[in-house]
Amino acid sequence: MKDLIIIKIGGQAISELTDDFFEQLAVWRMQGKKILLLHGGGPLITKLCQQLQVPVVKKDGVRVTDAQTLALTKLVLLGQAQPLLLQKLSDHQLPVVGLNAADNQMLVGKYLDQSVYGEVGTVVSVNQDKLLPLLDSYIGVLAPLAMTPAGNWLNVNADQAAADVASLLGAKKLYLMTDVAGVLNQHHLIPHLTKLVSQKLVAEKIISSGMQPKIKAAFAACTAGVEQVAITNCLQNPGTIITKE
Ligand SMILES: Nc1ncnc2c1ncn2[C@@H]1O[C@H](COP(=O)(O)OP(=O)(O)O)[C@@H](O)[C@H]1O
Ligand SMILES: CC(=O)N[C@@H](CCC(=O)OP(=O)(O)O)C(=O)O
Repeated sequence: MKDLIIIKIGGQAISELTDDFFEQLAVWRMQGKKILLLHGGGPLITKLCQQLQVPVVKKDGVRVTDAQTLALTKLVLLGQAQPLLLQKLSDHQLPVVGLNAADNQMLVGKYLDQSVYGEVGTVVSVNQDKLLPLLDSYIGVLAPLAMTPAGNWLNVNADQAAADVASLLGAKKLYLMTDVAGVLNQHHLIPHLTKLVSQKLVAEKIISSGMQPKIKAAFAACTAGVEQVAITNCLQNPGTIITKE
């Protein structure tokens, strides 16, 4: 879908959004683009778990999620992170609609590997018939949670969710907005990143922690045909562009 732009906003990045961000969204809306935001909330989930003395376990940047962690994750994503982002967009006079997996089977998921990650999944289908007409009038804001056909909630890494949704909807552009200017090597921005180079940087531990699922998601979207995939902290700066070759 050539007019669809998907933007993932990391939990940290939500509280650091500047006027440029909202101005760019307004410009795209005036140009008739459809905009869908996928929000994170990782730092808030970790904070609540720590306050309640629930262990925080991550594997390659993905939260290992037991039933208790899943309950807290839903609480934070749907009760804190999403309302915060919706309020900021509304404050900038942008029309918004908050969405999650429980609305009309919006995001159907499957388990990633239950024996390793617990209640964690990926998105396998999107209710396009319900979603796309909404995006004619509103900026959609989706939480990174999916539901299995049997009705079990799944925690989905927000980068993965954004890449899955962008791939399934055939989006033209995917921006993974985070708290750093892009992928860095010794503090220098890497303007273009290929899969081969990224694998080398992961092996050398130059790419680590939360950047790992981001890179994986970015290449998956690129391979699935999303034309432009960027990791950045600002919609006006290209950051790191993900390239196939
Ligand atoms: N090579 C790298 N370049 C940039 N950031 C990196 C790199 N390796 C690890 N990181 C870490 O990844 C973080 C971004 O991932 P994450 O904290 O999960 O953000 P988000 O919440 O936006 O998804 C950066 O703040 C940085 O600490
Ligand atoms: C399975 C998994 O890792 N889910 C993530 C979902 C939120 C997220 O990805 O938020 P950020 O983008 O702010 O990191 C988590 O529980 O932290």
